[in-house]
Parts: sequence; structure tokens; C-alpha cells
Amino acid sequence: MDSEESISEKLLDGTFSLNMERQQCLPPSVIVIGGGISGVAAARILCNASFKVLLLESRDRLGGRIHTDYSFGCPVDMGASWLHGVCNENPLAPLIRCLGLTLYRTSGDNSVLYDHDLESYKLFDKDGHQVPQQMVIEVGEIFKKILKETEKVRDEHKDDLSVLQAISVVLDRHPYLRQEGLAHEVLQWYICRLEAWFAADADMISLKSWDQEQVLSGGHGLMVQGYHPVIKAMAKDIDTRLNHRVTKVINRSNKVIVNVEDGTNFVADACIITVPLGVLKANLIEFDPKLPEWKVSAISDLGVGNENKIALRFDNVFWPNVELLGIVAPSSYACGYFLNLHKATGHPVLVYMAAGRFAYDLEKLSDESAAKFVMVQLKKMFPDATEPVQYLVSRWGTDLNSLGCYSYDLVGKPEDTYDRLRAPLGNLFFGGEAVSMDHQGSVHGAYSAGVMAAENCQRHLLKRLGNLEKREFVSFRDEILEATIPLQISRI
Ligand SMILES: Cc1cc2nc3c(=O)[nH]c(=O)nc-3n(C[C@H](O)[C@H](O)[C@H](O)COP(=O)(O)OP(=O)(O)OC[C@H]3O[C@@H](n4cnc5c(N)ncnc54)[C@H](O)[C@@H]3O)c2cc1C
Repeated sequence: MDSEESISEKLLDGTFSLNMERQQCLPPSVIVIGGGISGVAAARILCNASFKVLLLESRDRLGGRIHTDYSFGCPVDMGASWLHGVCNENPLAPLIRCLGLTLYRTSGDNSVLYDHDLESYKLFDKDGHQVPQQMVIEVGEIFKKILKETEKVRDEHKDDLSVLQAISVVLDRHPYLRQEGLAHEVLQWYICRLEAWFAADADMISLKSWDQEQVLSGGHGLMVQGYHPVIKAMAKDIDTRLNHRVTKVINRSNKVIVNVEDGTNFVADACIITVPLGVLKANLIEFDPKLPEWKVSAISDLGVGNENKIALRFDNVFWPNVELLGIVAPSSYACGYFLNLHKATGHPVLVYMAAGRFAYDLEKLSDESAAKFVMVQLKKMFPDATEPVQYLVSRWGTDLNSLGCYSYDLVGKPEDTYDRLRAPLGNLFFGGEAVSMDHQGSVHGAYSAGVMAAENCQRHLLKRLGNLEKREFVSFRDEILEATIPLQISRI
């Protein structure tokens, strides 16, 4: 006779017959699809509550859009790198504190526009001349005025517009806000920074909702040791299958059957789906029964942006000790900037960051050509720049495991899109950054969305399986909240 343990093993790996009567003594079983922070958080909550959990991940690593690369001999985050909201209210703060991870605060400002201190910029024109700091400040003030005026445009229009449309209405009404020559290029650079936050071009971003997010307080902090330790700590002892790409999810009243690309099937009482929105949009997972129309439209009503990083490691540091080196240009598309990791971490690494259509265009280049392109940009600023000894290129837009970097609000997005996106379907629950209640597109938002999906799933299963009293609600957060160590911030 099978032991309790082996029965539940078989239940999860699909070798047990489907019409088997459930034995009351078995723990409820849940399959979590996707091993990014949302999936790992969901799996952690359920493991801690003594559920039988299986985490299926298509890549050969956990972390998803958190990807700390160590090939430079130091941590370099090719996906998320900032904690947005360096404060104790950040749901990730307790874990970051517990792990003793250091944050390098690039700005104490909560704004999505000025997420780096102005004095730590240096902007250059295409001929390598530094833009006078006074001009950078003055154009920054003008940009603020333009954005303030777009609020009036928003109030006047019943239907949503794009941020770019609103800016051109404002400039038509107030020609004195238009900038010429170098000042125009600096204005484009500010637009480029705004676009970077959403990872989308200004003609795609919703005027109605672009500034509605309540960004957590405490400013923005770079994870000096990288984000990976957070994933590693949370994923400890979770039954994880890497290289398991899910292709089909069959949702029945008392079971969920999950098919993997290699033909393996797994069965559980419920399933939490945390794959990126881009993967759902591309229909890479088939659902049986098909997803209802209201869910399908929620998936298509949200946008997914793109951002790519090209990290360069040098033998020596030939650039100034500022956090960001920017290049201004006649259009926001042609502007660019490098994050100086040397200032935050002491390692001679620059990270070029590209967003929106430009990020997609960069993916058309080979790694070598992309690195060459970036070096041309760098040499405009520093003609004596040495060649990099190593480089890394991300491809979040075309990688089938992500198909974009994070979600954003498209123009005209219906009000209830997020509610529909996160609504469960029988035994299926939805996690991932895009379903976050308040902080879509962020690591802490993705984490909270995973926790929420797990708690909803836990409640649902305990009710369905009728042993609510026997099991306690145990939350990962409760355990780590005990920690009283302060956040370690290397620059205040
Ligand atoms: C370049 C970049 C920069 C960013 N910068 C920041 C930042 O500084 N700060 C911040 O807070 N956020 C940032 N983000 C956003 C942040 O990384 C994400 O919001 C968050 O990591 C998403 O986590 P997730 O668990 O929802 O999704 P993911 O991390 O994408 O996890 C989903 C997982 O599902 C897997 N998967 C996909 N398809 C399948 C399948 N068919 N079967 C099984 N598994 C599958 C994927 O491989 C992946 O591991 C950035 C993102 C990018 C790409």
C-alpha cells in the first residue's frame, strides 16, 4: 500500500488515476506555474501552510524577470534592480532586512519622473559636450509645467488620450513652453526618462492613469548585492521543476491537470498561474475550458512594455563619479543613458538601458552589434573610452519566457481590467506583477500578487475540502516581520 507521502507524490506527478477518491488525510495540493518572485512567494506561503506544492518553471533558473548575472565576477541585475519604496511598508522590506542586503538609494524622491538625484546626472550632447547643469534644471522645471498643464487636458476630455497627444495639445496652447536646439533635446531626454518608467513610448501611455500610482515612500534603492538572494531565500526547500514549460491547463471542478511541453502531466487540487502577461497575450498556454471572454479581454486591454539592458565591464573607470550618464537627442527615441554601477557597488560596470520601441529595435541586433552600438554612444561622451572586457545583453521582449518587461496602462483601458485579470476561475488563481493591487510592474507588486493568490487559493481549498479548522493560515510575512533589523542603506 502507498504511504501518505508517496500517494501525494503520485498525485502531483500525475501517475495517480484521476477519478481516485480523495483521502481526507492528504494535504491539499497546488501547482504553481512560473518561478518568478510572484510564483516563488505563492509557493512559499502554501508550503509554510503545509500544502503539497509543486513549482513548474520553464527556464533553467528561478527568478524570471529578476535575473542577477554573476559572470562579471560581481552581481549585475539584468532584470529588476531597484527596490521602489525604501521603507518598512514595502512588503519586501522584512526579508531584505533579514538577509542583511544593502540598498544604494539613488533618490529619496517618490516621483516616477525624477527617480535619480539631479546633481548626480551628467548629460551630454551628440558631440560629447556636457549640457550645462543650469539648462538641465531649467528644462526640468518646464517639463513639470507641461505635465501640470496636461492635467487640464485630461479634465477636458471624456475619452482617454496618450501622454504624447496631451503634451502636443499643451505645446500648441502655450508655445512659450516649446524648446529649441539643445533645450529641446534635454526636454526629449526627460520624456525618455518618463517612457523608461513605463517601458513604453509616450504615444502608448494612458493620460488618465500614468500618474495615478501611489509610489511607496522612501525613494528608490538599488539592490547592491543584486536581487537573486531574495529569490534564493524564498525558494528554499520548495519542490521545483526547472525546464518544465507548461503548455496546457485543464481546469475541472475537483482537479487541475497541467501538461508540460515534454508530455508530462501533473495533477493537483488547484493551480496558481504567475506567467508573465506577455505569455498569456501570446496564448502560449492553452486553457480547457477556454478562458471566458471577460478574462481574455482583460489580458488584451493591458499593455506590456519592453526594456533592455546592455551591461559592460571595463578594466578601468574612465567616467565621472555620477549615478547616471545621459545622451540628449532631437527625439526621445534617440536619447539614451547609462547607469554607473561603480558609484553604487564599486565595480567598473556601466549598464545601458533602453525602453519601448527602441528596446525592441535593439533586440534585432546580435549581442556583439548591440555592444558595439552602445560603445559608439559611450565614445561620444568619452572619446578615450577603452573597450569593454565583457558584456551582457538582455532580450526581454523576444524571450518566450517573458515577451516583454512589465505591464502598463494602455490608452482607454477599462476601469475593471485589473479586477478581471486577477479574478480566479474555479480552481485557477492568477498571480504575477500584472495582477498586483497597487504596484503593477514592480518586484514588490509581483510579490504581493503572489501572496494574495496563495491566500485566496488556500481559503478556497480549505473551504472546498472541508478541513478549514485543521489547518492554520501561516504567512511567510508573519515569520519575517519578527525581524527588527533596520534596512541597510548605503546612501541617504
Ligand atoms: C529590464 C527590467 C527592469 C526592471 N526593473 C525593475 C526595478 O528596477 N524594480 C522593480 O521593482 N521592478 C522592475 N522590473 C519589473 C520586475 O522585474 C517584475 O515586475 C517582476 O520581477 C515580475 O515577477 P513575476 O513573478 O510576476 O514574473 P516573472 O519574474 O516573469 O516570473 C514568471 C515566470 O514564469 C516562467 N514561465 C513563463 N512561461 C512559462 C510556462 N509556459 N511554463 C512555466 N513557466 C513559465 C518564466 O520563465 C518566469 O520565471 C523590471 C523588469 C525588467 C524586465
